[in-house]
Amino acid sequence: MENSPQMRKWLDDLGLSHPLVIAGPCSAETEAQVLEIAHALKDTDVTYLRAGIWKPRTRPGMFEGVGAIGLKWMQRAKEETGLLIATEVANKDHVKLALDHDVDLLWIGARSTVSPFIVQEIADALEGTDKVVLVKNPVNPDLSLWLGGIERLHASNIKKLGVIHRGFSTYEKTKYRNIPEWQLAIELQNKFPDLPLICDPSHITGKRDMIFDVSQTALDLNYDGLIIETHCNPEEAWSDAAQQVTPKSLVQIMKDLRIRKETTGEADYTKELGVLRAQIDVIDNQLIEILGKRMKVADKIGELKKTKNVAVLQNSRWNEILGKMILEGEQRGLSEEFVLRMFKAIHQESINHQDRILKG
Ligand SMILES: O=C(O)C(=O)C[C@]1(C(=O)O)C=C[C@@H](O)C=C1
Repeated sequence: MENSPQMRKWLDDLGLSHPLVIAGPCSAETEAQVLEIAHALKDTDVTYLRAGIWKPRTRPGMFEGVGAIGLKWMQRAKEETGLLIATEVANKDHVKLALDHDVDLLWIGARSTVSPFIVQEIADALEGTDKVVLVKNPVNPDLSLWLGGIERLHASNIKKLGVIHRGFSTYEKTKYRNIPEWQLAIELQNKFPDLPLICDPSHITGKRDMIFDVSQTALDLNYDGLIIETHCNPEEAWSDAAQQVTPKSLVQIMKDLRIRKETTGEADYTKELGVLRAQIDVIDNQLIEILGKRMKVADKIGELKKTKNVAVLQNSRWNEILGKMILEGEQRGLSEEFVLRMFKAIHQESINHQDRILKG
C-alpha cells in the first residue's frame, strides 16, 4: 500500500472548515436516548453520530450493547437530524447488519485490530464497499499490526479509509486510561501523510476533564479529526460513564480548541524559523558528537571489565546515574519521563557496546 492524496478524498469531500467530529454515546441504550443526543448534536460541528451497538467488554456479565435494534434507532436519528451514522463492527455478522441499516462509517475496534483473522473477516465482508472504514490502533503499541489492518481493507478494495488513535494498554497505572505514545502515530503519519488520522481522546484519557488537553495535542500534531464520546446524562451512562461529556461541553471544547494550519509561507515566520532551525541543527550535531564520546568511554570500561572478567550491568551505578539525571533534567525543564526514556536508550547502547567487547 502506498500513500496517495486519494486517501483523504472522502474527508476533503465533506468540505469541513474545522476538524472532523464524530460524537455520540459510548453505547446506544434506548431509542429515546439515541434521538435525544442526535438532536442535541444536530447543529454543532458533529458530522457523524457514533454509538456502540455491540460492546466488547473486558469481563463477562457487563452490559454488552443493545444489538441490532440500536441500528434502527440510529437510522431514525439520521432521518430526523441529517447526521451521518457510525458504529464499531467486530465480525462479519455485525458488518452485514450495519450495511443493511445503511451505517455510513464503520470502525474496527482496538481489540479486533490485534487479530488478523478478525480484520480479514471484516475486510472480506466489506469488500468493495463505499462506506468509510476506520481502523483503531491495536491495544498493544505495534505499528505493523495497525498498518496491517489498513492494508487488509485496502486489499479488499475499500477506498475510504482512515485510522483512529485511541492509545495503548499498559500494565503500569498512568494518568491515562490508554497511554497515547504519540510517537507511534507520528510514525504512521510520516508513512501515510494522506491517510486521515482521528484522535479518540475519550479512550486515551478515560476522564472527561482531560479530553480538551489531549484533543489540543492532537490538533497541534496535525490530526484530521476527533471522536468524542458524548451523552446527555454521562453520569447515568450504561458504559464508560467517567469519560463521556455532555453535548454542551462538546460544543465548548470545539470552541476552545485552537486549530493550527499545517504551515505558512509568511516571510517573517519563514525567516525566524530558518534561524531557529539552524540552531537546532548545530545542537543536534553536538548531541551526536557528545554521545559518540560517551560511548568511547563506555568502550574503555568494557575493555577494563574484560580483563577483570566483570559483568557489564552494574545496577547500583546505573540507578545512581538515573537519580542524578532526573534531578538535573528537572532543573532544565525536562520531564522525568523524557529523561528516563533517553537514559534508558543511552544505557542500552552502552551495554551493547561493552557486550560486543566482552564477547570479542
Ligand atoms: O559504570 C559502569 O560500570 C558502566 O559500564 C557504564 C554504564 C553507563 O553507560 O553509564 C553502563 C553499564 C552499567 O550498567 C552502568 C553504567
